[in-house]
Amino acid sequence: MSELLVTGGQVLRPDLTVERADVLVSQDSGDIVAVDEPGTLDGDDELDASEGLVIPGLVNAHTHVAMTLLRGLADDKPLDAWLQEDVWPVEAELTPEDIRVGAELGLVEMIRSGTTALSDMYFAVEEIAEAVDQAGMRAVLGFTAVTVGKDDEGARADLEESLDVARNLNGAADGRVRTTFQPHSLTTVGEDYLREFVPKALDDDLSIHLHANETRDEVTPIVDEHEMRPLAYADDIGLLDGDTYVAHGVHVDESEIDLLAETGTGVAHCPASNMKLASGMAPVQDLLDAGVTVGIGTDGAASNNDLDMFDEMRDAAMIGKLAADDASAVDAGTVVEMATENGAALLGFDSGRIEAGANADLAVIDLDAPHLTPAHDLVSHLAYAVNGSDVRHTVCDGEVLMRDRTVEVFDEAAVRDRASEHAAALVERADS
Ligand SMILES: N[C@@H](CCSC[C@H]1O[C@@H](n2cnc3c(=O)[nH]cnc32)[C@H](O)[C@@H]1O)C(=O)O
Ligand SMILES: [Zn+2]
Repeated sequence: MSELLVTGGQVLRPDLTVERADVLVSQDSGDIVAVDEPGTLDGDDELDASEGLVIPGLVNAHTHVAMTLLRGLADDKPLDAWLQEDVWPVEAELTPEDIRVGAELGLVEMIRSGTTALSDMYFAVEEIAEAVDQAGMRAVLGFTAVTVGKDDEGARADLEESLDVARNLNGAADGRVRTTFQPHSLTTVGEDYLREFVPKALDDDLSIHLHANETRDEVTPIVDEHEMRPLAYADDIGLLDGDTYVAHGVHVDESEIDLLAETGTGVAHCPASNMKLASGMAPVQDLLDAGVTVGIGTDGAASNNDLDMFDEMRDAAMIGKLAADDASAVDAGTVVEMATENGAALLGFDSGRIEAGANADLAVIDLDAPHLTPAHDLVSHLAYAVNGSDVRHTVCDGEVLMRDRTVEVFDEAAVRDRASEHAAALVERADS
C-alpha cells in the first residue's frame, strides 16, 4: 500500500475555510485518506506544501483541448465568422496525430496550472483519451456531431460515431475517462437528426453535452423556425436532463433559466470565450440563484487564448458582476466553488473537495510571491490574484502529475516541440 503525504501547508476545506493541515492520499484507491493536524499523519512519500495552499484540482468544464494548435491563429472575429472562415477550414486538415499532439500540449498546460479534470468536445477522441490516460488526469470526452453542410450519409455517420464513442470509451483510463453524446449545437445539428438520435442516447443512459444559447445569432433562427426559445426546443426534443450540461448559456431568458433548474441541466460557463467572441454576458448569478449547477470552462485555446482556470475564475467573477450590475454578484467563494465542486458535479466525478473519501485530485499553490502578499483572505486570492504559474505541485487520482513545477507525466519540452512542428505544418496545408 502506497500513501502520499502532502505536508506543511494550509488546506482549503469544502466550507471554504482555510486551516493548517496535512493531507494523506492513497495511491492505490486514488482517494484522500485523511486531512489532519500537521505532524499526525505518515506517508511513504511526501510532497512539500510549506508556504503553500492545498486546493482541490480545478475542473475545466468545457474545452476543445486539441485546439491549442490553433492558438493565436484566428482572433478578433465573432463566433460564426471565426468558425466558418478560420477554424473549420484549418480543422478540416487536422490528422489524428495532430489531435494527439495538440491534446498533449493542452494537458501539459492544464497540469501546470492546477487543472486535474476536463470536459472535452472534439474528434479523433481515441487519441485524446490516450493522451488523458498518459496525463493521469480525469476527463469527460465525446465526439462532436455536426450535420449542417453534410449529406444524409455524412450526417448519420457523425451522429453514429458520437453514440459509438460515448458507448465505447466510457470507463477508459481505469475509469478516469467518462463520455457524453455530443450534438455540436441546436443550429448545427438538424431537427430530424436530433429527434432520431437523442432518444437513442437516452435509451443507453448516455449523458449529453452541447453548445447552447451562445450568441444572439444562434437564438433568433430557432425562435423564428420553432416559435419557442432554444432551450424550450431542446427540452421538447428531450435534450434537457439531469445528466446534461450545456456550454455557454449566455442568451437565456427567465423561462429558460427555470427550465434548466427544473430539469437539473447544468451549465459550463465560458467567460473569456464569451468576451473574446463578443458573444455576450451570461446571467450567472441568476442561474445560481435559480439552483442551476454552473461550472467554469475555458472553451478552446483559439477563443481564450489559454487554458488557465485561475484566469477563468477571475473573468467569471468580473463579467458576472457586470452582467448583474452588482459588485456583490458571483463573489470569490462562488467562483472557487464553480471551478471545483460544481465542475466535478457536472462531469460526474467525486472530486472538487479536500476531504477524506473524495478523489485525491489536488493542486498546491505557492503563496510565496509578491502578488499574493499580504494574505488577508486566501479565497479572495484564488479568485482574483493567483495565476496558473503559481501552482507548485499537481496530483490526480493520488499520482503526482507535477512536482516542484516539473511535469512528471510528459516530456514537456518534447511535447512543445512536436506541437510547434505540427501546428506549422497544419497551417501550411490549410493555406495551400
Ligand atoms: N465532427 C465535427 C467536429 C466538431 S468538434 C467541435 C467543434 O466545436 C468548435 N468550437 C470551438 N469553440 C466553439 C464555440 O464556442 N462554439 C461553437 N463551436 C465551437 C470547434 O472548433 C470544433 O469544430 C465536424 O465534422 O465538423
Ligand atoms: Zn466550445
